[in-house]
Formats: sequence, structure tokens, C-alpha cells
Amino acid sequence: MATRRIFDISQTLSATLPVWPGDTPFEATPLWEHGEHCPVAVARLTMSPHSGTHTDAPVHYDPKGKAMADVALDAYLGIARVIDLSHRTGPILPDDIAFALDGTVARLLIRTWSRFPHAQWDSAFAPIAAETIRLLAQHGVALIGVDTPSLDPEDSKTMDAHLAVKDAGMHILEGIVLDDVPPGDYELIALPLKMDGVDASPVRAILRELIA
Ligand SMILES: Nc1ccccc1C(=O)C[C@H](N)C(=O)O
Ligand SMILES: [Zn+2]
Ligand SMILES: [Zn+2]
Repeated sequence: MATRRIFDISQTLSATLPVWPGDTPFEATPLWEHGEHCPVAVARLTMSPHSGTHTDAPVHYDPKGKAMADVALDAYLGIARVIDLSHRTGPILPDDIAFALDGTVARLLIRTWSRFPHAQWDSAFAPIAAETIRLLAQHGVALIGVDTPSLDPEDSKTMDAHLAVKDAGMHILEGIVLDDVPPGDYELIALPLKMDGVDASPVRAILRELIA
């Protein structure tokens, strides 16, 4: 039986993980350690729910929106299309993604970095225009994934793309790593943790080849 290749599109959570300016750095401190009187190792985690590769819960951008534990999982499992827009600078416009919308595209994952900035925070990421989100929604796209830390620019106060996602009832993956993934269609698996009242969750995001 041929195995289907798995692409891990998750960032590594570590003390060197770049985080949103002012947000909580990721930290795993040993709480219990192996020793004469202790048979186990257990860490204590300190982190933002927006650490690394994550999904936003609607309550992040909508005070009346659902928190993570209450979000339906359908969008996070299933066929996803990967496109490479790493040649683009500036906001991703409807014209940039129109070519990818033939047939049924339930989930669209967009590469914008030519090299993902694993070592340092980079504020100069390509945002997604709100009109682009509306075009995706019209085509039935239920999830948008980006390799940047946000759909909107870092200094956005209006969160236009997030609000277009809200209006369409779409779902968002942020901080996926697409450097090594050839454009095409895959099976996406990226389930959030069932966290009560929380505004986002890290995900272990993977893409699996469709054909054996
Ligand atoms: N972590 C933060 C801390 C403070 C202010 C914004 C953020 C964000 O993460 C915003 C980004 N638009 C996001 O959806 O992930
Ligand atoms: Zn987020
Ligand atoms: Zn976001």
C-alpha cells in the first residue's frame, strides 16, 4: 500500500518563536524533572493562543462571536488548494487569486513569503484585501489560510479582512509554513484545541497528498 506523503505546515513552538509585538512569548519551563524521587517530566506552558500556526476563533474579531471550544470543526478537515503568490508584494487583491477559483475550492491556502521568517518577526507581511475575502466567500470558500501572522496589516485598527471573514462565516488559519509545499490540492488537517472561552488556538497543521 502506497503511503500518502505528509507535509507538516506548522511552525515549531519554542522560546525563539517570533510573536506578535507585545504578545506573550512562548515558554515551556520544566515543573517536574526526572530525579531520584520523580519518575516523570512535566513542563508548564506560557503562551498566547495566537502562537505560531493557529486559528482565530470568531470572538477574536467579534465580541458576539464564538470562542474556540464552540467552533465547528468541518472547515479544518478536508480538501485544500495551495497557491504560491510569493512573487507579490502589497495586499493580495481579487485579481491575484481569481485563477485559483475554478471548480470547487472549499479551502484556499496562500503562500506569500519566498522564505518564511522563522527567526525574527517581520512586520512587512502581505495582507489580504477585504474584497479578496468577499470573492472567496462568493465562491464557497470556507477557510482561508495564510503564511503571515494576520489577514490584516499589523497596524490595522479596522480589521477589514477579519470582518469580511466574520460576515461570511469563514474560518482562518494564520502562520502556516508553505515554503516546501508545491502548489496543488491536498487534504488539510488542522484541528484547534477545545479551549473554553478562548479567542484562538494553536493547531498542528498538515497537508496530505491526495493520491496514493
Ligand atoms: N496576538 C495579538 C496581540 C495583540 C493584538 C493582535 C494580535 C493578533 O494576533 C492579531 C492578528 N490579527 C491575529 O488575528 O492573529
Ligand atoms: Zn490570530
Ligand atoms: Zn487573525
